[in-house]
Amino acid sequence: MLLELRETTKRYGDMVVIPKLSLSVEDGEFIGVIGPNGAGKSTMFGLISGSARCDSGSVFLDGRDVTTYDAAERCRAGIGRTFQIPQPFDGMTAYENALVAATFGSGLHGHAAQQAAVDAIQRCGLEGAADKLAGTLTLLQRKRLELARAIATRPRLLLLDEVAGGLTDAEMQQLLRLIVTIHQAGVTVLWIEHLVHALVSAADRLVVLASGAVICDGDPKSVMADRTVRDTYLGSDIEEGLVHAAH
Ligand SMILES: Nc1ncnc2c1ncn2[C@@H]1O[C@H](COP(=O)(O)OP(=O)(O)OP(=O)(O)O)[C@@H](O)[C@H]1O
Repeated sequence: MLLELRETTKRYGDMVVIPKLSLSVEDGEFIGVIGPNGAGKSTMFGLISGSARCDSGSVFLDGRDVTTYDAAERCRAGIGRTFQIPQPFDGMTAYENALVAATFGSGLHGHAAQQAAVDAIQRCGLEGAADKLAGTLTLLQRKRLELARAIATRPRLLLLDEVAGGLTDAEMQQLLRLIVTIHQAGVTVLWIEHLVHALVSAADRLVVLASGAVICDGDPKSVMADRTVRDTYLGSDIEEGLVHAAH
């Protein structure tokens, strides 16, 4: 087991956003995470990555209790993540952004950190843009850089939070191919995305969250055919994806 959430609870004031959520992720899985707006998907990523703390429950990575680790410690332990809105240092080049991630995210130094940065830039298809300032990159390049920064930390588990937002269909396909390549290289992937058909085509497991609880978990086709899942999404922005995925 690579990741285990054991009855994790997260409250904001009086509001329980995640009530006693348990989830297990095996090494090598590619899991899509879906759910209505406000279901607690990003909060769950926060509990895994350490940017949010559990009010109760625990988080295990590869058998190690990382519940008390902060975000930087969890990153060095092997949990990488991207954010809904890419957050590069716009005044630094793409390569420098990857180098900062490699240095602070993986604990590598000197030549090893430089090599990890070069590697991440190449793997994410940014060789031609390595020397460009991040602030001048196209949206697709910024998404690639978001992935490169995460990969530069040498994660075993990669959390992708709506990384495809704002892309055209053709750009989305390019990003999807890149994410599949990263997974095939041995990185376990947990991916939140509203574009359900993309998840169904790539993931081998789909987890559906609603009100901070897992309401369905299984192979993508069965999950998409599940009556509770369909009822939960009826009339929501994800409905189109469900119809698409069912064909
Ligand atoms: N820092 C915070 N303070 C207070 N409430 C918060 C905070 N972060 C999230 N919430 C609330 O927690 C609930 C879950 O939010 P979260 O962003 O995890 O949902 P989500 O499933 O990722 O939604 P979306 O698909 O819209 O991104 C929402 O009701 C949200 O308003």
